[in-house]
Amino acid sequence: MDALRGFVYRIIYQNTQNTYCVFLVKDYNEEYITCTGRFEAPNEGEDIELKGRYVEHQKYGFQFDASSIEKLKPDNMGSARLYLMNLGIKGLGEKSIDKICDYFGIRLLDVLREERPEEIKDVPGLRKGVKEELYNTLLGEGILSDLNHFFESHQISSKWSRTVYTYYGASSIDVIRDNPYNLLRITPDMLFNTADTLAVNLGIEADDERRLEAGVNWILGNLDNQGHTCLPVDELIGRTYDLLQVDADLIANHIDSLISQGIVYSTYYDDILYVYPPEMYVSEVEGVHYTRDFLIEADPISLDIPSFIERFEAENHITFGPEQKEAIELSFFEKFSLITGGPGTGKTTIIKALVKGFQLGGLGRIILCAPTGRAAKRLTEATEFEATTIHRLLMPVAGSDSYDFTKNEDDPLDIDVIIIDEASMLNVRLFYSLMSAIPREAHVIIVGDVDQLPPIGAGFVLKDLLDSDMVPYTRLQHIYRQSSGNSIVDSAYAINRGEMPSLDITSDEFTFIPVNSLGDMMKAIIDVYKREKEYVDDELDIQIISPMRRGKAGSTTISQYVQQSVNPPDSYKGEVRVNGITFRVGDKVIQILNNYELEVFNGEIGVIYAITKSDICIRFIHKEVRLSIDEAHMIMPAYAITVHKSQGSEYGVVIIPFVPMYGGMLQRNLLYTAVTRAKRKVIMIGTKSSVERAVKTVNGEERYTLFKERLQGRCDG
Ligand SMILES: Nc1ncnc2c1ncn2[C@@H]1O[C@H](COP(=O)(O)OP(=O)(O)OP(=O)(O)O)[C@@H](O)[C@H]1O
Repeated sequence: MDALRGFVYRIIYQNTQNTYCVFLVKDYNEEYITCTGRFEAPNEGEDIELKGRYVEHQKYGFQFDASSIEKLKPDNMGSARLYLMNLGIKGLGEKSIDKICDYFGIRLLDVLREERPEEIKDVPGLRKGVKEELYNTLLGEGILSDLNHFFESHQISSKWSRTVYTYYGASSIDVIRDNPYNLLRITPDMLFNTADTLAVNLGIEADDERRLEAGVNWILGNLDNQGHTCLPVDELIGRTYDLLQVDADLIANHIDSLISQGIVYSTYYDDILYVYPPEMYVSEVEGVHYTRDFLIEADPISLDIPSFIERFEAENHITFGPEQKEAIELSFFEKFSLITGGPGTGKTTIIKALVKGFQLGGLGRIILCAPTGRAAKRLTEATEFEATTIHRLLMPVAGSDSYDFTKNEDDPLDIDVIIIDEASMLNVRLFYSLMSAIPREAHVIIVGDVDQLPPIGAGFVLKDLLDSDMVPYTRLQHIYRQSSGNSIVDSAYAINRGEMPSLDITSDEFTFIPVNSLGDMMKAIIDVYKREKEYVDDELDIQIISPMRRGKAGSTTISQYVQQSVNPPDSYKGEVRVNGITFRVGDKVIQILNNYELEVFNGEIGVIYAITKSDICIRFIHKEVRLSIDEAHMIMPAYAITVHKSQGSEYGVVIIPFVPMYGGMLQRNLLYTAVTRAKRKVIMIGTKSSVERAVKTVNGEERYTLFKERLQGRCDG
């Protein structure tokens, strides 16, 4: 390992999220060296020592790749002044620094070097607030530097230091030494193995209680990503065993003890014990409680329903079918009801009628909502009634857990009726949050297509509500949308029945382009995208939807190809490269994390209209935002997105690559979801055998949840 000492001449790039930074160091030979590292960027002007190695970067040439950084304490009065200035304390300007230097003289170097921040308190003439902040900062700098050493001495990146210090303050090292697995709680992107390696280094035994608890919590903590709210205890023991490799009986005993201490929750059903992380248990149990509270007839509304239906039919030149009428009537009669059906069965038309009907019936405080911005926009257009996203409706508490909302039982929504569309996307936690914010007097109408992909996150609320047979529902089966031979709707229903759509007949609505190689696929995608772009007013109306994100045929790679071809670099277009991804003016991008401050949420798609030195300016459907370059990790190029990300959104034209590389992702409900995203045209590019495989593959993935059983009263809680 090499070492490099010098002072930080300039910060070239810093990313606050994953603490990657690039900076220029002037070493003691007066040479400038570009340095990179995965830690918090130092301040310009600071003396530092880096450990790492010199590397030759393909594009940028000679660089120092640092694995650790240590801020050197000042060794002369000039650097001491700079050091104090760089602390960035408000009110600590030249004059205050003069006072500090006058008071300590040369002794200041010892105070800073030997980390004796308490002496700062003796400096006369400094404002109390400044003194306190300086004291705390110097104390923090000392602890941070100790933490850096601590981590590095155990071969762990010091990039975690700041988070640990923010969390545990002065006792950081003691807390981590006492239980290194605490790191997993506060640094969500740390892997179990990292904390485990530290634990081994610190002499913690394999069967130590702290390790057992961390292992069980780790398995339970990952359930949400896998769609489960709970695990049967044997499955939990098995998975924990695979992770920890210790005696299974020991794990079983430990799980018992965690349950009895109330650290994890459990429920018996059918002689099997299911174990839950607490937040999942609460969401499932309370989600069911709220639902039960609504399972009663509603007070009659002052509306002559049959004559209202007749009037609506006449005004809209349609005749509702019997099941559609039943859905409308149920929505008025019941407090909680459900409507499910495939594309074109009239769900949106019914919503439009319900809005009118409730308004005429005197229940005017109506909310239409959907899980995604695009779905809300489509609903607004189709019903001529403003719809919103569930997130905007519930108002997330900034900076907290993604299911922590301002609206809840204590501060409920001020509404008479709520209609929730695209409800296949509701996971247990979102459903619970939503139900807790709905006042008991309101009508709740849930609308969705249960054959779509299950939601991201735990549970499958729409399916469980239906399968429980406890909730009044209507299943719409008749298709009203005009269909001709090879249409989107016909293909979608064929896929859903497990039959092949007709791939040989090309129509305006549905085309299949066979390809034999990945190269052919990319070429065809680009040709089709360019061609279709000519026919739409808004490029957001064309979407490439791929079964997966990673890999040579994944949405990330496809996006890069399409970007190169349809939006190549040009001297007049601003662009910026962040973490290896190029963003260029004109690019289509998708938000991949919730940004509470700017109120742009996961899954929203927009177009970059300007890039400045510090910002990326994006036009989303509902608003324009300036995202700082530091926040660029919150967006991704979106020429292609995954089917999962496309849930709940519709597009005029959908291009679906479908090749053998997608392997296990070639599933029926995934293809059905992709095809049903299209309003006017589907263009599939791939191989027939891939379509065949998907049509035949019913996703057997079981989601562990007892939502349905609880609703049926078949298990406690
Ligand atoms: N009873 C009916 N008679 C005639 N046309 C109807 C009837 N119900 C709906 N439609 C028409 O069928 C088409 C599809 O209806 P709608 O958009 O409401 O269905 P949907 O279930 O919301 O479908 P998707 O989810 O695909 O949008 C629309 O053009 C609508 O006007």
